[in-house]
Formats: sequence, structure tokens, C-alpha cells
Amino acid sequence: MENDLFVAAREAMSKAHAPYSKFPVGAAIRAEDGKIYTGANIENLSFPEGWCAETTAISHMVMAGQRKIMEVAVVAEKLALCPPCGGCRQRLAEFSGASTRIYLCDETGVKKTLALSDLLPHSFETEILG
Ligand SMILES: O=c1ccn([C@H]2C[C@H](O)[C@@H](CO)O2)c(=O)[nH]1
Ligand SMILES: [Zn+2]
Repeated sequence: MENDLFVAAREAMSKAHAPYSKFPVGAAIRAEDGKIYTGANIENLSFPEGWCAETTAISHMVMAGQRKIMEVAVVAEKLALCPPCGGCRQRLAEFSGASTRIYLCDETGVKKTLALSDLLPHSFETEILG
């Protein structure tokens, strides 16, 4: 992975709105156009209404007209890793392939590299819905 993806995710983390969990997260997606789309977690006083960094990044990518995720970096503060939650795994799967790489990073860099199929094996598929 090029370091620009990690740097973008770390920069995005600084935009997090995480006053309740105090667990800022940043995500950066490299899309098919080669560009990087970023996101941070955005929490809410009504706790279930908050959402994850990966979800923000996916929104930015889709609104830029991109529909294919090439690779993703997710970073949390200090030495914590932040594997995407179940909901984000499903949302990432919508725009990824089985071999799409997910880089789990701490503040110093990439600590673990996984394929989407590692994170979400046996994912929901049906020909009925396309
Ligand atoms: O993959 C994840 C998991 C959690 N969070 C956020 C949600 C919440 O704001 C905080 C603590 O769970 O971390 C993310 O942004 N991405
Ligand atoms: Zn999530």
C-alpha cells in the first residue's frame, strides 16, 4: 500500500466527532479513479444515530460518482486497531471484491492487512435481488 492512503486516513481521523466514545476513527478509500475518499466517525447525543468512519468515506466516494473500492485504510488513535464493524463490512462489500485489501492501522502505520473475504466470509448473496 502507498503511504498516502494511511496519511489520508490519519488526517481524516482528526475530523472525527467522537465526544461520547472518545474513540476517533479515520478511514480512507482508494477508488477506481485512483483518488482517495476519506471519512471520520460522527457520533450523536442520541447514541444509535452516530455512524462510522468507513461509512462517511463510502458516502464521499459514491457522491463523487465512484462505485469501486480498490483498497481501504482504517486508523484509530495511539496503538489501537479498529477492524470495521459488522455493518461497515457489509457496506464495504457492496463496492468491493473478495480480494479488496483492508489495512488496519495504528497512529504509526499499517499493522494488519486483510482481504474483505477475511472480514466478511459467507456474505449475503442472492440472484433474486441482483
Ligand atoms: O469500524 C469502526 C468501528 C467503530 N467506529 C466508531 C463508531 C463509534 O463512533 C466509535 C466507538 O465505537 O468508533 C468506526 O468509526 N469504525
Ligand atoms: Zn462501522
